Amino acid sequence: MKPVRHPDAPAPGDPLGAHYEHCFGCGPGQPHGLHLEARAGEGVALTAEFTVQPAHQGAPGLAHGGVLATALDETLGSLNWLLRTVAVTGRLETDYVRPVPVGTTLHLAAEVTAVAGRKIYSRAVGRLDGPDGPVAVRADALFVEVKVDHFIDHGRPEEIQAAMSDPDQVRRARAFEVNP
Ligand SMILES: CCCCCCCC(=O)SCCNC(=O)CCNC(=O)[C@H](O)C(C)(C)COP(=O)(O)OP(=O)(O)OC[C@H]1O[C@@H](n2cnc3c(N)ncnc32)[C@H](O)[C@@H]1OP(=O)(O)O
Repeated sequence: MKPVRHPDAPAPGDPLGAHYEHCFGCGPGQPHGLHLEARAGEGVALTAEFTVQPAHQGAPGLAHGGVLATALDETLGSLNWLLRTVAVTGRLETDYVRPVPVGTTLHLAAEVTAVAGRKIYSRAVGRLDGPDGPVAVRADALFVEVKVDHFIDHGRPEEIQAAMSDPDQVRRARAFEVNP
């Protein structure tokens, strides 16, 4: 089925912001995290940027492949915000096309391609030097819709308790609404 953008999804161009302070992908409270910043696009699509820091190296001066997969995962996961569906990554298939040097800003673009029951199919691409630059990484993913209980049942109680007792109502909801 064709994906449907939720009527309450952020407007095209709006920043999505971090969904959880301590998220390794987007949280401002993670000193070595990716600090990825995503913006809503048209339809069920978005763009994101991530600048590779020295803490993200694999080989000298180059981004670690797992970190690049994280950037793709985070970008793809952010799409669920446009569907307003709570979902987790079930499958992530990554193509590494070009090495990504430290200091580079990776320009990511992602879209949901189909929804079938609880399954959300999506793809993403990451480019160097700008939104139209050469392709460095690509991914296809399957996210699976879950209930909020997924996090409450499986997450470590300390963090679950802390997130649930956050006095900021919006932050409290966001920690569970989009993803872990
Ligand atoms: C802004 C937010 C950004 C966040 C970005 C980061 C996102 C993440 O990293 S999430 C964390 C990583 N992911 C996880 O921890 C998930 C761990 N896995 C699980 O909890 C479960 O396996 C889960 C929820 C994915 C599926 O389990 P369950 O709910 O029992 O569903 P299940 O019945 O097995 O599968 C549902 C459907 O998905 C399919 N499916 C599930 N996993 C896969 C897979 N790996 N490959 C292909 N299909 C799959 C099943 O075949 C089934 O299809 P159908 O409905 O056609 O029979």
